Amino acid sequence: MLLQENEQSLTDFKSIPIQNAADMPTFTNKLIVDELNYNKDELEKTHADMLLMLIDEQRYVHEKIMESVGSNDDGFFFLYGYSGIGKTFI
Ligand SMILES: Nc1ncnc2c1ncn2[C@@H]1O[C@H](COP(=O)(O)OP(=O)(O)OP(=O)(O)O)[C@@H](O)[C@H]1O
Repeated sequence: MLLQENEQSLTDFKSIPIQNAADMPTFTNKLIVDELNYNKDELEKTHADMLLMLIDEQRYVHEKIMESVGSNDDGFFFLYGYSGIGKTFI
């Protein structure tokens, strides 16, 4: 905004490297790549193991959430209850 008010742009400053838009698809952020590098096989096994452990109320909540995910209806869920009753576990 300061530059615009003075009718300038970053390209007026030759020492500042300008991002080439053509490079954008190949741009990778190591932190994001690492975070998205899930071990899907391990997660699938953990999910299956934990699913078997759910108590009835947790299973009900899980089913409602998965129904929403499966139907792409953009559901929004808020779990509330006493500390230690298994909200995070779900
Ligand atoms: N179905 C379950 N089978 C085995 N362990 C469970 C189950 N549900 C919860 N737990 C365990 O009980 C403990 C408390 O659960 P959790 O942390 O999910 O509670 P919380 O409701 O999220 O608590 P807080 O509100 O304090 O964060 C955890 O150690 C969790 O692994």
